[in-house]
Order: sequence, then structure tokens, then C-alpha cells
Amino acid sequence: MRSALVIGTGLIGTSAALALTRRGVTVHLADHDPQQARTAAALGAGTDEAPAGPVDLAVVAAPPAHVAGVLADALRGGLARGYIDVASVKGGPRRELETLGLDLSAYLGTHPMSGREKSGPLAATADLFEGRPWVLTPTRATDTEVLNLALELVSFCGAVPVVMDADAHDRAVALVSHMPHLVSGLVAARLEHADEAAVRLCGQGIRDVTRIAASDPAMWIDILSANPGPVADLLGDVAADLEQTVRALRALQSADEDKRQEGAAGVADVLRRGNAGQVRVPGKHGSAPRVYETVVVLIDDQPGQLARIFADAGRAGVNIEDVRIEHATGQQAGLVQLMVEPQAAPALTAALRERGWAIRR
Ligand SMILES: NC(=O)C1=CN([C@@H]2O[C@H](COP(=O)(O)OP(=O)(O)OC[C@H]3O[C@@H](n4cnc5c(N)ncnc54)[C@H](O)[C@@H]3O)[C@@H](O)[C@H]2O)C=CC1
Ligand SMILES: O=C(O)C(=O)Cc1ccc(O)cc1
Repeated sequence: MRSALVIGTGLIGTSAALALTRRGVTVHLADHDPQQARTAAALGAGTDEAPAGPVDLAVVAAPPAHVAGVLADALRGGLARGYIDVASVKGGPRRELETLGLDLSAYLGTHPMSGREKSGPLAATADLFEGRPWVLTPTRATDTEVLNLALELVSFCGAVPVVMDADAHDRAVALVSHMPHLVSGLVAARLEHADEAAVRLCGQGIRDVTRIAASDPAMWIDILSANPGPVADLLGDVAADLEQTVRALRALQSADEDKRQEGAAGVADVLRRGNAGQVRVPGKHGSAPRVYETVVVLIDDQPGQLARIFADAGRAGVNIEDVRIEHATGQQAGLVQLMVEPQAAPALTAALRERGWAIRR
């Protein structure tokens, strides 16, 4: 691929454009808000000048509700040899395009399974898609050339291609992205009017559960509007589980010992099923889930502390697989959780202690 046109230069479009530019592709940037395209160009994602002729690949990265319209205009204008979109839902935009009666052989619906809770070009990074699945939904009518152009883009972005049927994709993302998003929002909503004294006690658990609730509501209304059925079905299942859990907790308040035992069994059941589901969440780079040991280090909230810990871990020959930081409420201190292979944990603990770090259990 030598040239590309990215239409919609927000988080996803600009991230893809940055990755393509780094691989030597000439990238043209367009957005219905020209300021967004100018910002993306200023970040080094390409040029906001229109291409002189058709490009190899047009990448439509506008919100889902606009995808079919933007694609239809691009197809009619003959702007590229191949056309893809990156919208979070795949069935709706394809059906919309089909009703317009266009030849869709040069179009392929795709979805990179990577995002952030921030939007716009300033949140973009060239490595956003690295190691993440990128779903491709070809049909029998899809040109092989277009599929190959999309595979080249996925490879330039360092992502892992996954081929799926569009509707199967929409059911899958309802389960792993859309329904969890709403549940995260529902949990976070309980904090809106909570006492400040309670909110101050927030720890890593609630931070993990509510992180994605910080996303842009406008974008998510678009996504959920394009996939309401599968999300409602799953949320209905969650609601049934919630009702059962509330009944079990009420039983735990009972004076009757048998009722209390029934309640404990009900709560234990939901926790056990949660454990069974959680271990199925893939590890980083989409590999099988791994169980790491956590080494916890107390740090002062000062510049350079993390870099020093990583350097000390590197000197001890230990690879840090993952890292989390928990900030101590109201204090200039934090707890750094270093996730490492279980056999590496004792060596890391010893090496960090020797270098003066305070290790916590
Ligand atoms: N945010 C995320 O985490 C992910 C989003 N996606 C999908 O990527 C697409 C873009 O999302 P983001 O980059 O997050 O949104 P964003 O809000 O950062 O960027 C969207 C851009 O599209 C532009 N735009 C809106 N209507 C347009 C139109 N008619 N023509 C041209 N440009 C138009 C906006 O001005 C904005 O610059 C959406 O379809 C979304 O479903 C896919 C994976 C992850
Ligand atoms: O970060 C997360 O947990 C996400 O779920 C990000 C995300 C958001 C939207 C998408 O279409 C794909 C991925």
C-alpha cells in the first residue's frame, strides 16, 4: 500500500494514520471538522490536503451513525481502490449500505479491538493497536485485493487479524465491550451523589471497574444505538443475576439459620461463576490468560521513581509483565504493583529490597 485516505481523524483514524505514516504510506486526512484534520496533520499523521487521484485504501473512522453515509459518498466518488470502516458495530452499517444498492465488492467492514476512554486526534498513538485483535468481516462478494489491503493495514498497525461474520461480531462485542461499558457506567453512577467521605475511600477495585465509564457518552450512544438487541439481551441476563443476588443478600440478613445458609450459597454461587468467567479473559497481546505474582512496592509520589524501579528490575534480569499504580488517598505516596512470572517474584523482591525499596505484602 502506497497511499491512504483517512476520513474521520479522531482517536482511531489518527492512530491508524500515524501507524501508516511511520511505515512510509502517504496518508491524506479528512474530517467534517477541518480543525480535527489539521490537528492530526500537525501530529505527523499525514497531510490534510486532498489526494490528486484515487488512493489505495480509504479508511472511514467516523462515528457509527455516519459510517454508511460517508462510505457511500466515498464509493460513489471513486476515492480509492479499497474501502474499510473501523466502526464498533458491523451488521447495521453493512445493511444500511446494502439498502443503498451500491456495489460493495470494494468494501470491507473491520473493527480494531482497541480503544481509550478519550477521543479526538490528541489522544491518538501510533501503537494503539499493537498486539490487539482487529476483526475483519469479509463476505463472499469481497474483493481479494481489498482484503489484502486491509490485512496490510492491520499488519502495519501491529494488530492481529481475526475474521468473523458481521452479526457474530456484533454479538461478541455486546458481550465483551458494550454490556460491560453500561455495567461500568451503572456502578460509577452510584458515586455521583455519594458522600465525599465515602468517595475518598475508593481503591483500586472501583478504579478498575469504573475506568471505561469515563468515555464520551455521545460516541457510546452511537455504538449502543447500532447494537441494542444483543446488549439488551445480555443486560437482561445480568439483571436476573442481580435480582437473585439481592434475594441471597436479603436471606443473609434473616434470623433463620437455614435461610442464611441459602443466602450464603447464593452469594457464593455468583462469586464462583465470576471467578470462572474472569480466568477466561485473555492475557496481554491476546495470549492465553496467565497467572502472575504481584510484587508491591511503596513509592513516594516523585518524578523518576517508576523509571528507577524498572531499571532495578531490569538489572535483576526480571521482565515486568504488567504494572498498576494505586495512589494512597491524601498522601504523597503510592503502591506500585509489579506483575511478574511466579518464579521471578522472589528474585525481584530480594533485588528491590537490596536497593532500598519498601516492599509491601
Ligand atoms: N473509541 C474507541 O475506543 C473505539 C472506536 N472505534 C470506532 O472508531 C470510529 C471513530 O471513533 P473515535 O476515533 O473513538 O471517535 P472520535 O470522536 O475520536 O473521532 C471521530 C471523528 O469523526 C469525525 N466525523 C464525524 N462525523 C463525520 C463525517 N460525517 N465525516 C467525516 N468525519 C466525521 C469527527 O469530527 C471526529 O474527528 C467509530 O466508528 C467507533 O465506533 C473502534 C474501536 C475503538
Ligand atoms: O478499553 C476497553 O476496555 C474497551 O472496551 C475499548 C474499546 C472501545 C470501543 C471499541 O469499539 C473497542 C474497544
